Amino acid sequence: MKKNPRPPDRASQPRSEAPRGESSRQEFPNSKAPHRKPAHRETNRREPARRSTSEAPRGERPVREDLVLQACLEAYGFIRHEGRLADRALDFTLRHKKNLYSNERRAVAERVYALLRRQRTVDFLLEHAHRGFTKLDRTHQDVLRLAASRVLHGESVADVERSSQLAVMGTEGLSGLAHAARTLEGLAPDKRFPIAASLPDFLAARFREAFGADAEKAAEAMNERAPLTARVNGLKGDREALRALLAKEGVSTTPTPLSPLGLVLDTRINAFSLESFRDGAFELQDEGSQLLGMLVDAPPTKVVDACAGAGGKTLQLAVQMKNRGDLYALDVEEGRMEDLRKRTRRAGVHNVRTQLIPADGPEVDTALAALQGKADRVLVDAPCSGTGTLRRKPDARYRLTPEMLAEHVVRQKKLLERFSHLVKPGGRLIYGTCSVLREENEAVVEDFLSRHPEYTVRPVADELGAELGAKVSAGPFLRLAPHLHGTDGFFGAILVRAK
Ligand SMILES: C[S@@+](CC[C@H](N)C(=O)[O-])C[C@H]1O[C@@H](n2cnc3c(N)ncnc32)[C@H](O)[C@@H]1O
Repeated sequence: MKKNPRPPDRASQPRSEAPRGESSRQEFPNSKAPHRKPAHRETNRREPARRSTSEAPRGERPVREDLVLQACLEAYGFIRHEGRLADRALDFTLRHKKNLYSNERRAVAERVYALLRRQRTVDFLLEHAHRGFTKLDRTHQDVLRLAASRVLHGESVADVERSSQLAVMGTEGLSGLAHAARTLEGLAPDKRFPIAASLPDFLAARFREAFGADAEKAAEAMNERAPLTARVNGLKGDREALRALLAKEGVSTTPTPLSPLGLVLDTRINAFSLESFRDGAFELQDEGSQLLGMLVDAPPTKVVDACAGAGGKTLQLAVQMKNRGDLYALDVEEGRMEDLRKRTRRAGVHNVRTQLIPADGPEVDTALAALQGKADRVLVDAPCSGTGTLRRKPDARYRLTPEMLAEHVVRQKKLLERFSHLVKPGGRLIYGTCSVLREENEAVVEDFLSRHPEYTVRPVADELGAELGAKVSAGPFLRLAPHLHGTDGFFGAILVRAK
């Protein structure tokens, strides 16, 4: 097999930020320009039908299995054995495989993502189904992993054997999968859950804490594919107008059930290539992220988006402000700010001022001095574990460690404290994460409130209305999870500073 080339952009985000790339919230797949035609787009695809990907539907070329397998092995190798981010590894691999047809590219992305979602389960099954699995060379193991994952996702053993290199390498392993699955089923629940859900042990324990008896359902939903969701750019039209526009482009859509701003795109498309997208009529944004943005209810005065990233929420806030007033978008990463500027131009947003700020040190105070006590709204969309977005970033779970989680919490507390000083009397501080873990959510807010009696919690139902509020909140906070809401997992709190 040809030696793998190396993807160039390793760790252009810090490892602890891995799940927090904008694609984790369904905005951009990586920090590259959004309008660049992507080599693949996991989030642009609907769940594949339960058929062998080697069977071509009418009108589609049959998949050349040897080429697809080679590309899968390369991309998966980058992710598993070199710790690269999945979307970047796939982008890189597919960009260099110009000979693959679009259905083959799709098959590569689908198979790699499918295996990442089930990696721990697949390893367990193969270790039980194949006596010498752990002693096989890495490539042989990965061929078997990819094949077992396909079987786990509903393809027949016979189909998979026929269409993978297993005929050459030997089929031991696949035939024993059903038996190994029964072994897994027979394990005590505490042992079985992390393996069946393909979660690291510590994360499975956190899911149990967060969801109690629903932990398995919650984890299962995190292993489903996320829908492709658009948020209408209210500066250019309303949701119905966008629906009509997309229909003209051949894209059928369904209104999102919770967010009044969203449409689920029903067609297997590359949304980035649509004229309506290039014209800024919509942004790709998970429905949960839209609901978090709605908590801000930004007036057209002075507003700060303190962790703006590539601007998913900044653009939403600009619409709330009707493109007026001053919207300060802050972040510590220039690359993301650059993406944000491009996106504001496309969206026709004029009221945003981007500001690159230092991550720490005394210079932060200097950088923020002009905003101290001035803002009507401050959104702290904090960097977090990304445990709410595993549907879109299935590999993130294998990188996260308890130590990293603890670091996130320390930083979240620090950022909430730091940016709270920008809120003016009577103004609001909105704290959000895409984590489902209490320690990054309620616990951070409680810690803040214990030191800030001048802040009180405004129930999200007061902001969203009783009906929607009842659907999306637990107590006074926004609390979303895929198994309950069909959205990514999000948390949001509105804190009001006394006058
Ligand atoms: C969850 S992401 C933001 C997503 C963004 N709000 C959106 O909707 O697209 C968190 C962001 O916080 C930024 N960040 C990390 N440390 C920061 C700090 N000390 N001050 C401000 N932003 C920071 C990261 O660079 C990242 O872009």
